[in-house]
Amino acid sequence: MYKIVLMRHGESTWNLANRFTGWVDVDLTEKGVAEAVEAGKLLKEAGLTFDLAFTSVLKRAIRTLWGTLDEMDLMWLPVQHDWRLNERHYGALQGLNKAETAAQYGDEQVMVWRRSYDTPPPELDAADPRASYDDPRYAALGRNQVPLTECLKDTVARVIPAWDDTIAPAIRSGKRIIISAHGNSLRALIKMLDGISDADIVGLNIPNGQPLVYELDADLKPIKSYYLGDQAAIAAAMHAVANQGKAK
Ligand SMILES: O=C(O)[C@@H](CO)OP(=O)(O)O
Repeated sequence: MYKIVLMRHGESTWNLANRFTGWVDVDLTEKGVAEAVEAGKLLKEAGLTFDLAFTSVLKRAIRTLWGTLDEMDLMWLPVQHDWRLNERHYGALQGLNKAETAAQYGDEQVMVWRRSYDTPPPELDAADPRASYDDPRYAALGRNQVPLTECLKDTVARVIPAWDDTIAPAIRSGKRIIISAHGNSLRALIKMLDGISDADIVGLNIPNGQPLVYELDADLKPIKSYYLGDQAAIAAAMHAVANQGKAK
């Protein structure tokens, strides 16, 4: 049996401001930093430790990992940064307030943009300075690999190869791993792991900074999964994430 840990980053400045974030590289709030440390405490209490970490190339996930590993006295751990674990690209919505967008376009439309499996938000213009073409962290990617928007299906199409190419082989080789990533890149991974349908994935929301343990069998199929920490607080946090896209 293998045990892996998935964790969404702690609260970011744009989580606090309720803005669509996607590939915008915003930092953690103080609360987000504290959540990362608290996650480290919970992991220690659960008797978990790691040999290898995976994260995205966005600082909210990286800094969360740092806070957690620091608390666990594991800052020496090898870390693989992979753009394929980045948050789902939110297209032209990036930077907009979610509740204001719902007031303008309606809760239903925003729900489709946030959670539908295969309808992407409106695309960024390729000439928009918010496009990531010139960002050095994506220099190795072809222009057609740098998204201008993504639906969850598009995110699945890059997260699963990251799992197959690097994460799954590491687990099979016996490495105990933690993945610090994002709400929607983790939804993509969990959809695959748990075999969740395109329709049911709409209802899955991931709270900030809470370690999610997956116990996997020899074929890397989940035996069970559970969040560490205060279950009522986690349920409330998931509910709050679901409601972020509603007009006030
Ligand atoms: O804005 C985003 O990038 C994501 C995660 O914060 O938001 P949502 O939960 O609305 O998909």
